[in-house]
Amino acid sequence: MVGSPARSVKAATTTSTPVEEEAAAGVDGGGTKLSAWTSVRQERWEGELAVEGDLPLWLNGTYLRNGPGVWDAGDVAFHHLFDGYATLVRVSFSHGHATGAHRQIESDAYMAAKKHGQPVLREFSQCPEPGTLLDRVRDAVGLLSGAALTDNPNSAVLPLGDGRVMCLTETTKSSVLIDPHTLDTVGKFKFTGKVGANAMIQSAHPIVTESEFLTLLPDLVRPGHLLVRMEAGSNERKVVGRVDCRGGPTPGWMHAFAVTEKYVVVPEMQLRYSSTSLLKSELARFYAFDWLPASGSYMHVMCRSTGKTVASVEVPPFMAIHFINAYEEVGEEGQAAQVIVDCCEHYGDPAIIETLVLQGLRSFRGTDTLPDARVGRFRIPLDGSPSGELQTALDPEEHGRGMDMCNINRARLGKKYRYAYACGARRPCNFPNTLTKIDLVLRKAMSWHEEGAVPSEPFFVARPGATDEDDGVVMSIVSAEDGGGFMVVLHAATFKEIARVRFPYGLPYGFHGCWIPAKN
Ligand SMILES: CC(=O)/C=C/C=C(C)/C=C/C1=C(C)CCCC1(C)C
Ligand SMILES: CC(/C=C/C=O)=C\C=C\C=O
Ligand SMILES: [Fe+2]
Repeated sequence: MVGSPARSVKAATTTSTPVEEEAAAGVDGGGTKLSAWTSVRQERWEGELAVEGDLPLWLNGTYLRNGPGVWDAGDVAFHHLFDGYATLVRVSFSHGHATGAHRQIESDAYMAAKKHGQPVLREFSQCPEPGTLLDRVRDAVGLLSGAALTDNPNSAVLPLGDGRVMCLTETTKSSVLIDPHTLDTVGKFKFTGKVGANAMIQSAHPIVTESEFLTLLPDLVRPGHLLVRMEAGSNERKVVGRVDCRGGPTPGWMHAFAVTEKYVVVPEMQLRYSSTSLLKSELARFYAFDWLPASGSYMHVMCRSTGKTVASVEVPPFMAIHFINAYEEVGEEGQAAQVIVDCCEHYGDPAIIETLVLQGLRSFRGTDTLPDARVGRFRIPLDGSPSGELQTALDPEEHGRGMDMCNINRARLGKKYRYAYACGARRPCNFPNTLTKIDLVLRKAMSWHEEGAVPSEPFFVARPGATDEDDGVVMSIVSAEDGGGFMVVLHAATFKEIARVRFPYGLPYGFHGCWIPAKN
């Protein structure tokens, strides 16, 4: 970690005064009170949370959520949702009671921005001001080596199989370990093993199970993806295999990918990394990406154990940030005939990236501006056929034509499944504003919505001992219209609200969560 905090860090408190609450929420007195798109003003807070309704007594453990919670550095106001410095939120449940906390992750990027009063490293849409010629030469060298890219780990938080907890975004160096109780930044996760010098970029959504950590590393020099594996308890990444890209000149943006029990599905979208943007610290048409329709769209299927590519097909153009799940559909003789892959699909249109510009998010005046999205279902044949299909899994009107930030029952990962939870839309809106349960068998959806509120990704927690896929609860942290913030807990089967756990201030929007069960 570099530098030392320029702003004073408030000690954790167990109670807070209204002034502190207002400060934590970042209430600025102007316009809407919604805290979703406003920087949290306090580095950290910790205390009791008021529970309304009844929390299930079996719900014992900690929910953590990561996301961008500070969108400014000194006088520099950030432009895009993805730029914000990482803020961790914790809600811990014990026998019907709840405590909560939030804390800034002390990345080099965040600490240096505080020290210098401006961003020093390249964020998603934020390139530091070019200085002297010497600075520019240094920047170019820094960018070539990845040193000038951010390590701001604002996307996901993941419990590893050995109990360590990792936060990360799409630069490899952003992987940090945090303490799930104090939310302390423990330090950088030091990967060992030989994966090659090109591995600057990683998926923000590795697949983590009790036994392994699987991820994809885009190769920007020789366009392709490395599939790498790390055993639980180890820091050593081993290359399982490599797949070449079919379009060019760079790999498609790959925020997330999907797995089945046997395979890894590697998406290749026509929204491709811009090497000019990454090398020269300049913004491309879509910040770090270019939309290159002529480059085509593909899906590759690699064997999880051998790394061999078993299928590589051309598919219709798609725009997917998140994959919901994937599974193998077996042929008549028991062989895997095709792979089914579901994703939050934005109709092959990268416009959703522009929708996530902060100014637009902050200026909702009742006009419907959220681009349409659907549950896109790919069918990828494993018999050597050259192309795959992309269809709509259910009528998008079921979820208001909004669809992203998805989650499933983890026990169904890579297997045939029925239910997905995601954020959908109640229009007019400028951002997904419902929690939605999708039944992929009945092709129906149920939604939770509160006027003016912005819920973050719904997260499913199974009841211990459950056998039904939707036996459990769905939780989401909500920024309310009145500036408040709470976690809503829904009964997953009926999708009815059963409890609300209130923070004494409104929290900024966050991306992804995880669950750490309490030790018995
Ligand atoms: C969606 C989300 O949670 C975070 C997305 C972050 C992205 C796409 C970050 C991209 C990058 C940087 C922050 C620095 C430059 C490299 C690049 C990987 C594009
Ligand atoms: C907020 C978001 C992506 C976050 C990445 O983790 C996408 C929202 C899409 C809206 O439909
Ligand atoms: Fe994500």
